[in-house]
Amino acid sequence: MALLLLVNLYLAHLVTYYFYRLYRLYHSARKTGLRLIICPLTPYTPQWQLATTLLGPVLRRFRWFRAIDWTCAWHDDDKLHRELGSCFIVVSPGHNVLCTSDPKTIEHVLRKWRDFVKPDNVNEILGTFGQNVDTSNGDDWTRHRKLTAPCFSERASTIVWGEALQQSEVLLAKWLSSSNTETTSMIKDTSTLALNVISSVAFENHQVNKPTSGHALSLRDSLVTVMSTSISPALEGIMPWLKSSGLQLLLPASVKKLLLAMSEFSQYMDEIVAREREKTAASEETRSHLNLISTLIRASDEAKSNGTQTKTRLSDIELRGNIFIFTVGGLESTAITLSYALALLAVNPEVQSWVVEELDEVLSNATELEYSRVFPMLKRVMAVMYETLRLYGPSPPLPRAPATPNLDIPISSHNSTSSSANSPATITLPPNTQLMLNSWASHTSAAHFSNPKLWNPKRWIHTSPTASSLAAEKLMHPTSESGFYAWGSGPRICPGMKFSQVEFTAVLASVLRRVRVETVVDEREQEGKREEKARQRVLSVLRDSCAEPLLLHVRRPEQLSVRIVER
Ligand code: HEM
Repeated sequence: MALLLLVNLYLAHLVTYYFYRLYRLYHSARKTGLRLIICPLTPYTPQWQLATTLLGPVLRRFRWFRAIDWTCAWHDDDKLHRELGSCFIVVSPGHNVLCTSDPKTIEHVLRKWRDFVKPDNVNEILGTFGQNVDTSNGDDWTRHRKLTAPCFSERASTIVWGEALQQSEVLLAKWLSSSNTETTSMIKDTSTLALNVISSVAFENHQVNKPTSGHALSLRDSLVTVMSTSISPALEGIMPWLKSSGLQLLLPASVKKLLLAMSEFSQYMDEIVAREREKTAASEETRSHLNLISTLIRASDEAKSNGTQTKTRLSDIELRGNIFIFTVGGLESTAITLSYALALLAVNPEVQSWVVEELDEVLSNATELEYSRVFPMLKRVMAVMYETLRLYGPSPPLPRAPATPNLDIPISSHNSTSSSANSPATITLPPNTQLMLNSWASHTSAAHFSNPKLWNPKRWIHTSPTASSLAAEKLMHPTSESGFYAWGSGPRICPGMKFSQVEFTAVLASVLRRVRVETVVDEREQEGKREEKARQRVLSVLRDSCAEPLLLHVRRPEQLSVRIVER
């Protein structure tokens, strides 16, 4: 009886505490004057992840879930923001989340990188193999950013360009040697291409698809498996214990595969660091031949040998963390953008012809595609990349948390529920409030882009009414002030931005120079409607995209069927 009473008292305490916290956070959020949504679960906690895994389809019916869940946020475009304002707050019992698509707010938060830091509870997967430039904050971030910066030089861009051209030839050879012009492996093929490029540029490992000596998995398989789930970081923490306790035998096959992939990937990275150090010691590489990883190791080791404190260099675990983040950034984001772009070009043949017109003019007499001459001239190709990233950018809403209490942030005046004439231009961030900077909503807002839902690369090209030549066309580079954040903004803007632009341009130019990418028309369908149905089939596969565990991608890649036809 006494035990029952105690249990009841404890449960009553939990319920009271839950509502007390919810009320306190609601009360402080109300003072901002922003519109509020009550969320019964605290976002990004293990309970949230569990609920999403078990009850995802049910939860997706609720607005509080849609506001926070990344896949829903992409599907909803700027719908919620049109209803609730470009800033609104999701109030939950653990903490609040201020969701914003307002360029004024986003720009301020990204510029003030010391005030608004990356929270630990989001994107944990990126820190699986050690702290790195993406997961660090404050002085640690300055150290990581400084030591990783030499990896992204113009010399590196030239290497990326050459390697991307070479890998495109391999891809084309595969496509053109097939007896069937129809393929369902385009997404896999672009991913292999991007992995080959990053492997070669980063660690001169051309054998990414086959296990190298002493390995059970290939580098590619171990990376893809690690990135396929959000539980990798949790497993990394308990891996030594799992190994020693013999519990592995009881684990399900999928978890065992994940553990193997994590251990294999760690081993690959340790081998790379050791190999690069050996080469440096033997002075095998001159500075002009350094690859991305040896550049990183050398920059870090030089800081050490200059007699500076350990805190100015990177530890071996941090080196591993940074190699991982480069591989993920270099592989996934670029591959995803390439595959969306190729599919969208198949759906929009007139845009493809428009791009090919530029390629034919720029590359007509070129035997060699020199980076410094050709890359700046392919403006229409870059326009395709910008437009694809605007609507299908792989990066989820950027998370930030205030480093100190009571920080002010600017907001557009229409956000306030009080009379708009007297609305404040800044608000003080309520205690315990994280931020979710939603670039997908910003990219699809009519306030920033005309006809925002239409994929139209031509919007990035300015044509002079007096000049008719393609050379006179001007590429309108996207700016964060205008609401474009595909690569982030401010001091923490993606350091691989140029790397990805160069790779994307080299691949698209090589591919479209030789082949046309088309939708697959079904001859059995009614004449006159076949083409449209073929377009809709591709678009529906693209629309069925998801952002779990991290980056936006097509959920059923094998269903994306296109035709590759030699020009
Ligand atoms: C289309 C391709 C890419 C897109 C859309 C993209 C997008 C982004 C975005 C939005 C951020 C900012 C995250 C934040 O502020 O929270 C970021 C950061 C980062 N990206 Fe990329 N990225 C791409 C390619 C790459 C490549 C090729 C690499 C490396 C080889 C790379 C490495 C990084 C790193 C290391 C950071 C962290 C920077 C820091 O916090 O200082 N990314 N990326």
